[in-house]
Amino acid sequence: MAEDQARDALASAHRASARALAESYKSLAVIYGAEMVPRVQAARLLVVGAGGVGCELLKDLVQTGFTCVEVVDMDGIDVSNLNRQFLFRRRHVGQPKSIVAAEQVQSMRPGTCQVKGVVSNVTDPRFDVSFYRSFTVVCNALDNADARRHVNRMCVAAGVPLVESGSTGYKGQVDVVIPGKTECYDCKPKVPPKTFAVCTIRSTPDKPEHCIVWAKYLYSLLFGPRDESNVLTDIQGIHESCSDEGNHARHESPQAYALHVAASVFQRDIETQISMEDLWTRRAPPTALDVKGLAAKEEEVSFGGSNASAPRESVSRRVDLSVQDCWSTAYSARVFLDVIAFIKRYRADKIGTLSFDKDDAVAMAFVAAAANLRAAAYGVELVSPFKAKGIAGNIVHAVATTNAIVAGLVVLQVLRILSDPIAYGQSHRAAFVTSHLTGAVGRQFLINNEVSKPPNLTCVTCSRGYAALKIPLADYTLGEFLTRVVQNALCAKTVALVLKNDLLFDSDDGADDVEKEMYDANLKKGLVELGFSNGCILEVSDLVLNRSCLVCITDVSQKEARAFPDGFLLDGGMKENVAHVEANTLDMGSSARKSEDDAGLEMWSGPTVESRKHALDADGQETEGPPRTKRAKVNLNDIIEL
Ligand SMILES: Nc1ncnc2c1ncn2[C@@H]1O[C@H](COP(=O)(O)OP(=O)(O)OP(=O)(O)O)[C@@H](O)[C@H]1O
Ligand SMILES: [Zn+2]
Repeated sequence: MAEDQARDALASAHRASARALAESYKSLAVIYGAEMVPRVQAARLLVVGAGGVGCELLKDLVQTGFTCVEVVDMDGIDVSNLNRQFLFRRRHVGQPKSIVAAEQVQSMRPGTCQVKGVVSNVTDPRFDVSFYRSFTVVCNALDNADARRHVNRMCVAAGVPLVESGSTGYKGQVDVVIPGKTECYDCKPKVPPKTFAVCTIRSTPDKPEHCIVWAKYLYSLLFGPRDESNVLTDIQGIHESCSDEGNHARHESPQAYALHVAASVFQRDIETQISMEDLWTRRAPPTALDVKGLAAKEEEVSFGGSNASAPRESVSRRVDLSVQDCWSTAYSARVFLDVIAFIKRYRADKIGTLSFDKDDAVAMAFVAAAANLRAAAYGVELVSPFKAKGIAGNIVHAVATTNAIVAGLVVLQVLRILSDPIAYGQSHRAAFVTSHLTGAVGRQFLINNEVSKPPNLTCVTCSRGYAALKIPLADYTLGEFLTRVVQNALCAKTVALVLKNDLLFDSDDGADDVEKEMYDANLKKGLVELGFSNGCILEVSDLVLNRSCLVCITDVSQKEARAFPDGFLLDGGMKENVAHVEANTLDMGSSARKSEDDAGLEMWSGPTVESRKHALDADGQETEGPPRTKRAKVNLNDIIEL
């Protein structure tokens, strides 16, 4: 009985969802034209990343009427994801993001769409060129440059359009890579990370950031590996505090050691700085601090948190790093002394190897306290530990609304690609979500766009030839491979073959006897023995004709290979080399938050002057030139310009 009811409920949900889908196709036809409906229905989409942007995107795609979506994510759901990744609930914590996200969006349209979740790192070789070629469009919703660069290269190799996206706080960006037609991810320059002058950090801080950078240096100096380039190595007496040899501090109690450090950095060093009169002609000199006296006003503290591996000290009050109020100078002094004593007592075996980790409550307590004391000495604004963590970890807190806007823009880009991929390759626009209105007064917008450039000829990704090769690896020696695939099929005669950074063969005359012997030996070895595997990429360079190619290899069975006239199937070829530039380590920002550990720190760019010329009003109409009248059917070019 209950089973029947459940079945009825499911059938009715299917009917309702099919009706809703039909409705959404009706809207799609009205908005984008009837010809778009079959394209949306037939499209196969790959979404990489099921985090902040990914969750929004999957929901949007299914609600737009896409029926076939695959999502790859390597991570599990963390409780900290729940505030912005709305497909996840508390009961899902610990489960794989891709599987839960796929189930959740599939249940929004039961029986009408196929959403498949795959738990894996996208760089896994099983996602080879043929895998990418099986999709109409790939959408990145990632949070790191390495994965973005990898997917970008695979899409360029496979010739599949890629929609790239990212968000950082209130800023967002959505871009499109149409291989061979537009710039790819590697074509664009990297935004250099923020840097500070050494003398500002060492002697004249005037912002909380300067004090926090200083505190991180102090942490490394006291507890990290010896590093002569640390800007604080010249603090008088600090070497006795942190060095192992001839160090009387070793015999001190942890508390005495902490007082020793505090006196070095907040008293003697500041007195030395004050004595450099030239520094203070145009700014107020700092004031030395009596850290011991300040700390005496507060009761002892202890340290908890996920990474505080050592036992907690008994009596004391636990340090709370999530507070949004600033610690007083006295409390900072207390924390500073107690955290040093804590590390000295409970992490003694790690001293000399530690590196700052924003997620380590002990390290973060040290930096927050030290930075506040430094700020107090120099008359700089104090910051809360919460804010200090954001600055120290270079964290930009995620904004769910930005993710939602970015995901919506990704869908619009996908629709534009489906509408006319060739024309789109010539006129595509990147979309930027800005944190504040930009443009001239009266023409200010939060979402701007910029026409994309053609591929950069010196880009290490765009300037290469690509080929997909299906071959039974076990059947070939390198010699047979060289003759049949490289020389006959790719027409490359004088070649160098590089696999995973290993030069396997080089027919250049310049090789010495030992190298020649190794190359001859390699020619007799089987491909598998030499490290070829399914999904590997071989770099082939023709040294005489100055051409090169990345061969993306799929290992096939002998049975499958018999169907190919040559015993293997090669698709693609060599391309003339242009001087390569190093791959740019550009990052677009996380869909959630960015940490300093990631390769890039900033969004790759904001809209330029050119894009502002194309800024649009809220109705999606360009504001440069004469105003356009509204049309009944909306042009997709205008939609993406919204
Ligand atoms: N190489 C990769 N392969 C597969 N998935 C990846 C890869 N790199 C990143 N991801 C996924 O991309 C998603 C990015 O989402 P988001 O930026 O919201 O980060 P998050 O990890 O969910 O949040 P937070 O960083 O705050 O914990 C994550 O779910 C992450 O697991
Ligand atoms: Zn490129």
